[in-house]
Amino acid sequence: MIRLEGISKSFAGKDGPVPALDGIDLSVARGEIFGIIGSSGAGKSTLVRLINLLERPTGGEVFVAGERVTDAKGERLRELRRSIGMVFQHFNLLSARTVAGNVAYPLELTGRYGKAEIAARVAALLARVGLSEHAHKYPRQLSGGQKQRVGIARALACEPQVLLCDEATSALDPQTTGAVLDLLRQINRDLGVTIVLITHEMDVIRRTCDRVAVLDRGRVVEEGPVTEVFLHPRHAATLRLVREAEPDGGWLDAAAAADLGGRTVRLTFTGPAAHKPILGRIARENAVDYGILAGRVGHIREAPYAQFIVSLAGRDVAGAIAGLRASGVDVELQGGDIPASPARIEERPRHVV
Ligand SMILES: Nc1ncnc2c1ncn2[C@@H]1O[C@H](COP(=O)(O)OP(=O)(O)OP(=O)(O)O)[C@@H](O)[C@H]1O
Repeated sequence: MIRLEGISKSFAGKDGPVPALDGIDLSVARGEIFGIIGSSGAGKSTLVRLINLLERPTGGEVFVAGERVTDAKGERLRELRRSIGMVFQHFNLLSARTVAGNVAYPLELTGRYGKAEIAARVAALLARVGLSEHAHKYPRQLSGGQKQRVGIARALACEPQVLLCDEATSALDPQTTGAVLDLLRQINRDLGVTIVLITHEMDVIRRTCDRVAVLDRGRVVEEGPVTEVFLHPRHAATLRLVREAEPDGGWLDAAAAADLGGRTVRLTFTGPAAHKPILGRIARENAVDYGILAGRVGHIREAPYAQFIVSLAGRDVAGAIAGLRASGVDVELQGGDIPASPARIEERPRHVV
């Protein structure tokens, strides 16, 4: 649905060009929820604004729905912008217009619809975002979550194929964030709209996205399915973002792992393995004792996961590791002497710089 090829972008600065993006290659499939995560200044906003050509790339090409749009102008550009809705962190609502008036605005701008049709479309959009009873209120009378629902309804007004969400939940409290993310997922499911969501919060990605790209200093440093990137972060920038989300979530540095005798493993249980009492059985079968050093359990979208750092000692540690792997548990050594199977790593469909 969206393809960025060799994108670079620099801005004019006092002392010459300031690079913001460098060599970005990204593809977003039709119908998926794709997350772009990075810390402040990584280039997320610039990247997302290149998709609807609010910014033009310095180099590279932008494709939307298979068509090259890098230098679209005039009616072609207006049409492209209508096919790509955008949701902003600070809502960007018109304060002098009511809720209904804000949602009607992009429809009025097209000049294509009569009053009755606009009213019918606005009513349907407000019903979709749960704001039918607030149609005649003004933005100042709404909570942050309600304002963002208006922003989403407005972004959907022209029936876009793509929804770009630029830190759409960053100004909201955690509970409201959850409700807005649920709404975005429902819209994705019901309407098949492709969603590109940029955020600095790993939790937003974990709850919402199918795939994620990690942006660091203008480059994509890691990309893949959210489960893979979240549970097995490889790049330092990704690890930092995951740790921010779960400060006590079960990370152990290599030195601490080695101190525990070289039998320290990170076990990741996903899918059916997350609910089975595998660890105790394998320990018994191999006459191995285990100590849980750290751990985290939760969900990635609807899928449960559990991840533990465990020290293993006893008769047949290698046998225990083989048994865990045979039971569908992902085992990674944390500075130990039993080699991890390289095949498992290569099987993972992802890209790390
Ligand atoms: N219009 C501009 N003029 C000059 N420099 C810019 C402009 N827009 C962005 N930049 C620079 O480009 C880099 C990337 O900025 P961008 O806003 O895309 O990052 P970000 O990841 O969205 O950060 P944040 O989360 O803080 O908004 C930064 O160094 C920023 O200062």
